[in-house]
This record gives sequence, C-alpha cells and structure tokens, in this order.
Amino acid sequence: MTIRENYAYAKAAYEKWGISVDEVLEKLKMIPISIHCWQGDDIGGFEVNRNELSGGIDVTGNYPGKASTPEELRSDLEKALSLIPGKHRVNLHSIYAETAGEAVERDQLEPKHFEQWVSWAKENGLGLDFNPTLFAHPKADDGLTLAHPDREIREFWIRHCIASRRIAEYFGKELGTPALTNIWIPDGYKDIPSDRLTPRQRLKESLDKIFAVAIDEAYNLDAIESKLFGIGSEAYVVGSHEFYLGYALKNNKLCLLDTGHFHPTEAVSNKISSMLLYSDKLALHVSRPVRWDSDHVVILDDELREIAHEIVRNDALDKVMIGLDFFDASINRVAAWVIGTRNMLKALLYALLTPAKQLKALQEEGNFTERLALMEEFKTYPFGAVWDYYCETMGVPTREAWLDDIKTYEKAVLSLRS
Ligand SMILES: C[C@H](O)[C@H](O)[C@@H](O)C(=O)CO
Ligand SMILES: [Mn+2]
Repeated sequence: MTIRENYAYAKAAYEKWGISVDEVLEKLKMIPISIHCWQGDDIGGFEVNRNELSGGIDVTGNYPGKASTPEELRSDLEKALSLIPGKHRVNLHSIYAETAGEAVERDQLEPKHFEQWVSWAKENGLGLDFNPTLFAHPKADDGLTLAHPDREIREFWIRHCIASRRIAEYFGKELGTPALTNIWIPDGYKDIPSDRLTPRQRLKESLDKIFAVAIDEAYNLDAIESKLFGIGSEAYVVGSHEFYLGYALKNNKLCLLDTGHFHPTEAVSNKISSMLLYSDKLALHVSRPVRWDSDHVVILDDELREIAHEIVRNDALDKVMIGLDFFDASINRVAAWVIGTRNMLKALLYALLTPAKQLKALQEEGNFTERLALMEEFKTYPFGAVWDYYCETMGVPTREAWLDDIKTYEKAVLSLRS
C-alpha cells in the first residue's frame, strides 16, 4: 500500500468519529515549535572570551562534529529544519551573538550583534526567540546573579536582561512575530539556607527593574522559568515555581514550565489547565528528565502525549508557546533536533486525532469504562499513516528515511570538522 492509500484508510477510520483529518493537518501546519539552538553546540556559544558552562546544568557526550561557528550552527539548523515538517522558530541565547572578534560584555549587547541571525531567519522564514545568558560567566561563578547580595553584580545582570529584551524587540520588529524572551537564572544554594526570603526579595526587585522598561508586546513577550534544583543548588533555588507563578500572575508575564524542572513524579501536563485558568498565555520547555533534569532528547512518551492533549483539547494552541530544551552530545546533534521536534509534532498530531469532545462527554456522564476503553483503543488507530502523509505532503522524508540525509550530512560536513 502507498502512503496515500494508507492515508485514505486512516482518514476513514478517524472520520467515523467526526474528526476531519484534512482540517487537523491544516491546524498542525500552523503550530510553530521553538527549536533551541544550543543543542547544536552543547550550549557553547560564540563569545570571544568564552567561559566554561556553569549554572548547575551539564552536557554529557562527545559525539564528533559539533558546530563551532555561527555558520556551522546555522547550516546544521537548516539541515534539521529540512527534515522537520512545518515552519518553526529558532531560540537563541545571548552567547550566540556575533561580535566580529570583539569582546563585548553581556550588558553591552545590542541588536547589531544579531543582525546575521535575523537575515538568516528572514531567508528561511523563521521566527526567533531569545534568552539572556545568566551562567557561564565570571559574574555568575558563585551561582548567584539577579539575587546576588552584591548590588553591582545584580545591576550587571539586570542590564543584561534589559539588553536582551531590546534584542528580542528587534527580532519581533524585523520578523513580524513577537519574540519570547525567557529569563532563567541558576541562583540557589547547595545546602540548607538560613534565609529563603531575602534572596527572593532581591530577585523580585531585580525583575521589577528589568520589566520597568516597557516594550511593546507586539514585538516581545517576557517569560520567567522556574526550577526545582540544579547541580550545586540542590537544597534551594531562588526562582522556584511558586515564586514565578506568583510573579507572573501579578505582573502579567508568562510562566515558562520546563518539563525537567519539577519533582520526578510531578507532571507538567497536569499544570497546564490550572495555569490557563489564570493566565492568557504560558510557555513550555519540553525536555525529558531521566531521574533528574538530565535534558534528554524528547521521545514520544506518555507525558509528551499528555502535554499535547492538554494543549489541544483545551483549545490552547495559541496560548501555549511550545519550545524545546534538551542537549545531548552523545548522539548526532542534528539528529537530536530532528528526533525531538518530530516527536513534539507527532504528539500534537496524535492529540488532534483524538475524539476529545466525545471523551469529555463520557467523563461528564461518569462513564469511565468507555472513557478508558476509547483512550486505549485510539492508541492503535492508524495515526502513523496520517503522519507519513503529512511528511510527504510537506516535502520532508517519511518515517526513518530522514536518517539517510543525516548520514550523508555527517559524512560530507560534520566529519570534516576538527
Ligand atoms: C540553556 C537553557 O536556557 C537552560 O537549559 C534553561 O532553560 C534550563 O532549563 C536550565 O535548567
Ligand atoms: Mn529550560
């Protein structure tokens, strides 16, 4: 059977449930995933005075072919994007600035340092998102930044965050789509703090100063990302979930939920509906924690599907900004992007092909037997046939065929890098 024949059979099966598969595919086309550039170079960046990665995060693995210049990183991203159906976004960190060999301090960064990224995004029809980088820097060596007891250090990072929001504003203006600026800080303590409040007061004051600079939401949206613990901040993280949830609600900012930043049995999928009752928008860093915030490549597991269900069945596709956050240096880095992004899209397609209305009604009627039975039966509906058809019509390889492109690219490009 051909891909189209399989699709016709699958379509009929879903249409029996009132699901218009063609409409589903039109919807899927419109969902942008924000693809994090840092999977391509192990969060290295291009600073002239580059520092070791810090901030309680770590990248493990030594797969050859890592990008070490902006041109290489963009070329790798282009290769990945050519294997992923749809139009997406690229998420940058400030350490990916291009400063023509000049050492520019992070609080002095300007839009001009990202001009090449913007022209590349224009050429490729991409949106850009942004992150100030509050780690891998001498002023973050003790693991404190916006909550630092030293006012000068705090002021430095405040200036950096404001500069970052200005850069994102420039992205938004140039590309016609608002950039999401996400602030994540590593601040915390390895051991039991004697005072949890004071650092949080300082973080609140720092954020107030950062956001006192008004930027039109048509160009820039602000998000704040919480965390439970990091390497070296096991006992206490200043920017906890409760801290940012409160701050975001009070100050009309987006909470960014990273799926690796909670207790291992705590599910982000279960938070989305509650948070959307009180906020217009929220953001995600979809990752895969394995025993801890390990940032493994996203797979099509139960939690990923549940996240997609929560976004789709609650009609929140334009409210939840989906970004990815993983960094695996033990496998081909371009393949990592492709695997993770295709899986995010597969999860969304799976959710779009679920008879959500009927399942909701069954729950309301208290018919839990049928609810469970249908949810399980839909797991073996011919979803793969729809995915294959989508890939084919979007001009990207179907099934595992994309691996051949990766192998060719590895041989012709990655293996030649030192
Ligand atoms: C590099 C990213 O900004 C970083 O991963 C952050 O988003 C995070 O999740 C830290 O644990
Ligand atoms: Mn994250």
